[in-house]
Amino acid sequence: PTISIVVAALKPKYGIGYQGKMPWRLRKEIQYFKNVTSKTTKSNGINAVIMGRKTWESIPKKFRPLPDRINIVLSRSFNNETIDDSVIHADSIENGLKLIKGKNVDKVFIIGGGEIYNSVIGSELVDNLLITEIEHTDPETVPMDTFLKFPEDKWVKQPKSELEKFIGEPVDENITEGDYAYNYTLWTRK
Ligand SMILES: NC(=O)C1=CN([C@@H]2O[C@H](COP(=O)(O)OP(=O)(O)OC[C@H]3O[C@@H](n4cnc5c(N)ncnc54)[C@H](OP(=O)(O)O)[C@@H]3O)[C@@H](O)[C@H]2O)C=CC1
Ligand SMILES: CCc1nc(N)nc(N)c1C#CCc1cc(OC)cc(-c2ccc3c(c2)OCO3)c1
Repeated sequence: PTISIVVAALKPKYGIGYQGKMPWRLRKEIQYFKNVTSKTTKSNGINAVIMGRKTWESIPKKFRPLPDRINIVLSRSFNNETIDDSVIHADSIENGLKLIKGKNVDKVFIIGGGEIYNSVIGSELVDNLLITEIEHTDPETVPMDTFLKFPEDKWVKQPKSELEKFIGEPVDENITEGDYAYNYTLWTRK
């Protein structure tokens, strides 16, 4: 399956987190994340999301596992096992992918956090980057301690039409929520 990173990052430093949580709460962005990671065009298909143990723990209990998706959680202390129909524990992305063979998985999304993103962003494993590029009136005032190490020169930003083709529906642009303004983007490897 195609493997895509999906992340929301504050430019120019590509900050993504602070003290184990997201530095912002952007309602429409959460809706976009839910739509993009859940939508499948494959008949009886289902998508999978892969996340680090800390990101799993940071998702409010009532919202996890993320519904209508197979949730693969990574920890170096996990044995590779299928917990139930929608939760898999694995000690590497490769072993997690082995456990979803035969489950008619359509798209696979790496949904965080920093350690996981930065360990795969340079590898051939990832085909696409879906980055929500966030801007702020004064980004230096936004507390952040986790950053996406994004090698922009190795990736090329696709036109909005390509993003809409990948998602299978139109996307908004120049969304503003409070002091934040953001756009959804698709990047592919050069
Ligand atoms: N802006 C955004 O789009 C997003 C931001 N975030 C933010 O990211 C931050 C969390 O990121 P971070 O602290 O880096 O933690 P992660 O979510 O990346 O989880 C790190 C844990 O994942 C496990 N892990 C990491 N690498 C591997 C590996 N190669 N094999 C097996 N297990 C591995 C380890 O678990 P163990 O210690 O159990 O071995 C490690 O401690 C938070 O602030 C969160 O809000 C998260 C998602 C999206
Ligand atoms: C939803 C934010 C997001 N956007 C983008 N573009 N990429 C991502 N990988 C993510 C993410 C994520 C994981 C995550 C982390 C989190 O706290 C750190 C909370 C959620 C979350 C997931 C579903 C929710 C919800 C919050 O509120 C309502 O429903 C989801």
